[in-house]
Amino acid sequence: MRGGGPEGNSGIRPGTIQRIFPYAKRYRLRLSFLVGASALSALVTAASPLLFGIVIDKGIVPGKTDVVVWVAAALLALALVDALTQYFQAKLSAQIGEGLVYDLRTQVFRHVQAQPIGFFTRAQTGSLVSRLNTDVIGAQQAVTVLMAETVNTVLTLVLVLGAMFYLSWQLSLVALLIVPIFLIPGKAIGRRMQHLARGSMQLNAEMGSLMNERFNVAGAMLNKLFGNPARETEYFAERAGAVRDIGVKTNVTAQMLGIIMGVTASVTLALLFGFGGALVINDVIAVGTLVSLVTLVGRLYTPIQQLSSVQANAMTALVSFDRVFEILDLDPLVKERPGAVDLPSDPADAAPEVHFDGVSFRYPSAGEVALASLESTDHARGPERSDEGWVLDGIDFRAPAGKLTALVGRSGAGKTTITNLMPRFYDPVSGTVRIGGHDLRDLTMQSLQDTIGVVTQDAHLFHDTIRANLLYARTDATEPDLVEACRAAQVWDVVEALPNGLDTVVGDRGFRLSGGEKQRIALARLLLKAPPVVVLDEATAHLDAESEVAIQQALKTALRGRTSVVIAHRLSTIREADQILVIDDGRVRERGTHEQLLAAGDLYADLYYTQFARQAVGESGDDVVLGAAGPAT
Ligand SMILES: Nc1ncnc2c1ncn2[C@@H]1O[C@H](COP(=O)(O)OP(=O)(O)OP(=O)(O)O)[C@@H](O)[C@H]1O
Repeated sequence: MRGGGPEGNSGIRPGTIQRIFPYAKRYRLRLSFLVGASALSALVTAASPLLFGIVIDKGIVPGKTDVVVWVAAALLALALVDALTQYFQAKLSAQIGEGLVYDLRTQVFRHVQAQPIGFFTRAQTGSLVSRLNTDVIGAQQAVTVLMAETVNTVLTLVLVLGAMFYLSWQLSLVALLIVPIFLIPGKAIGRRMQHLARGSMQLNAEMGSLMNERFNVAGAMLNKLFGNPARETEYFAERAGAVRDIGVKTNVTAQMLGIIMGVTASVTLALLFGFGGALVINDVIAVGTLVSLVTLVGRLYTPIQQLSSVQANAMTALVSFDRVFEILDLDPLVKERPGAVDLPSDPADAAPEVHFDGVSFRYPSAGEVALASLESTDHARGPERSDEGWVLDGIDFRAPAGKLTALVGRSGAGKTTITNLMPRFYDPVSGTVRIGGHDLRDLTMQSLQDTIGVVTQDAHLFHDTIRANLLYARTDATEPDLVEACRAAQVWDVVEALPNGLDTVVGDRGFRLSGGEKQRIALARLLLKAPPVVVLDEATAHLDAESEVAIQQALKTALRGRTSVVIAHRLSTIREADQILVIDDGRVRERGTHEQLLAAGDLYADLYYTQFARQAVGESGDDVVLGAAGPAT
């Protein structure tokens, strides 16, 4: 078990406690009221048993009605104060706690969003979501429950013990003999609870991750095609079983303290009545005093129990804080450097040139981009890719302004990796990627995002309306803008025919659009954003002739006047390219136009004759899909 599983390291990193203070500081006024209310409630807890003694010894036994009435009224008043303080304690503690959960969640969300794409390829979504849910709530406990509880506990203990000694030191000593019986096992149980809490969170996150993976549409489909239900269930049952086992251990451990306490309470009561009864008979103390004492001792148990579990609770909460901080401490591999500038817009409104200057790259190792504890645990993490060598090796090319550059090459040659460097999904290990003459690392993330538009093969749409998906690219687009973009992307006819038009819900669980339709919606999204530079991974899917023509027209509109780098799968795109780069084993092996490269008779010609030859048949007619089934693309 890696990353601090139940058998792993359950310690807290140094400095965690100090890091909590700034979060609590924001709520200092409410916290001080909460502490005040807790103190008041401690006072009430210690005061009312004293009144029981008074009403018996000074009222009932001597037969003084007025004393009985006054003490009863005082008890009533105390009950009222108690109710009010409880209400305020609950309210303040909820406000502070929920506020803290909100602060932590938004901070983690912001931070995770800033992580490079490599982080998301490694981290398990389920584990990540669990950090945002469970751990953040655990962390809340540290500040609210613990702070208020500790004040209340300590004060109650001091006041109740004070009152007991004031009444009878002999009986108080008898009662105090029991304290170590709570405290010693409490400490051991606390340590075990901390251990179990971290393990339980980790195991729950793993189980959640598995369900997330198997139950999204793509996962479920894969499961139907290749999965074996019995094997899958067994795999899940293993995880659920681990959650069950640790749940049992946690519950039993938590109950142990209560059991020990119950037994000790009975023993103490027996002792008190035996010893105290003798003192009353011998006139050492009054009967009311014994009643007061028995009640006071009853009120000792809760604070003593709380005190013994304070450490366990604090540790559980600290583990949560620690796990949240662990995420906040992840330094994104790709980030905006201080003093980054916006890409200056071209006065002539021309698209900028993209320049790869001696770019070499290998994918970062797991340890560089993600946390071990956010990855699956019981499979080895697989080879660290970085050890396998370079994926790109001295890539040099210029994608001329406003022109179409097509990337072709065998599968795994490095085409996608090249395009991944343009929006800074990753940074080159050496060399520079420039846009309009500026190193991408000198530009603000926002201006880079505004400059580059990417359409991937399997364009993702959120589970939301088409309108919302389109507006994601440009929030201020008007209805006519949306319609125009859809028309230009050749998808308006499709959208119009949908049950709710632009307001039809699409995405994983929404209306199922075909692959071609989805890519055209993605193109409409790109057109709305209107970036000067476009990165496109053409869909390889075979489309019917009509969709094919529609896609080609949409592409023409989308790429016109833009600097575009396209991983080309279609002959028409390759032919129209101003420059074709043949990528082979992470290098640019050849460059030129279709005719030039064909004439050169090297790799491109090979690819053309072995993989693209099929298209020669279709050249006179509709466009033909290139290399969809073959290894060359
Ligand atoms: N996230 C990643 N982590 C580690 N290695 C990766 C990652 N993505 C790709 N690779 C590796 O980098 C190499 C180049 O992959 P890339 O996806 O760039 O090739 P490609 O030319 O686009 O191939 P295809 O046409 O099949 O998509 C491959 O060996 C691949 O296994």
